Amino acid sequence: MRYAERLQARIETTGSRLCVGIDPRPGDDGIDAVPDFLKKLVAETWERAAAFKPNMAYFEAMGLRGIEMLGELLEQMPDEVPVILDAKRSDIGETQKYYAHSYFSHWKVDAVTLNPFLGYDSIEPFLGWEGKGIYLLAVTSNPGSADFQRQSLADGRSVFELVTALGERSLAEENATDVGYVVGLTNAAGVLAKMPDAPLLVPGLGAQGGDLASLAAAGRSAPDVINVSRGISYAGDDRSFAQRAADWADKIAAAYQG
Ligand SMILES: O=c1ccn([C@@H]2O[C@H](COP(=O)(O)O)[C@@H](O)[C@H]2O)c(=O)[nH]1
Repeated sequence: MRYAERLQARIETTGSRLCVGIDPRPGDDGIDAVPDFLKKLVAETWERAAAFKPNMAYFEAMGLRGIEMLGELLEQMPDEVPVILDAKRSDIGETQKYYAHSYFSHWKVDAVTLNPFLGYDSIEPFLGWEGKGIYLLAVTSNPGSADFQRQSLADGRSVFELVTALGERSLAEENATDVGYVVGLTNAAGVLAKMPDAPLLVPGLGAQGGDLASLAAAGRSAPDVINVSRGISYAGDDRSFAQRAADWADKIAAAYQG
């Protein structure tokens, strides 16, 4: 089964487009408390999760033990839930071959995020993998997305449309890997209408203050997932992870239903 089909099936089974972001920040209890935090987060949220998204940065920041924890986490993930590794890799094609091999052969992940700035040959090593997906950064959720991504070209297109053109090119070559895009909810206005019918990974809801109304208005039919990380793990209220995830999943579903 292709990655996008699997994700679509998961969205239909759960009625949820929530992607649960996994960004552990060791607090006063230190790194040793992280494995239990991760177990609890996954156990309490998986039933409402369309996908999980661990971000490499938070695991790398804990040193080699953090990398081990990510490996253990990926092994323990429920098989039903696709896992998107937020790695944002970017390098020359020769080196990308090794990243692709690492994530898709050794790490138990279904999709990874890539920075497309180095061009088509930098994403090619990720394209021949049956059942796998990549998400290219198109319009990120930070203010700096205005510096390059949302600039206009002389032909009237925006720079992020050069990114979607890479994905279209991969379709023409009938690759086994599905190509989707990252679109930050905070910067989605005027962007969604230009995005192809491909899976979107949409961060920016919750702590970053993105508004679901723009997605609802876009009337998209692709298997898009909306990420919430701090809004579930570190919301600072007395609700459980399960309650917060259910609340976000319901809000997202309501927005999609209009
Ligand atoms: O444009 C982007 C791309 C990736 N992210 C990542 O998503 C989560 C968001 O976390 P919150 O706590 O829900 O704000 C985090 O891992 C980011 O690195 C993004 O925010 N924007």
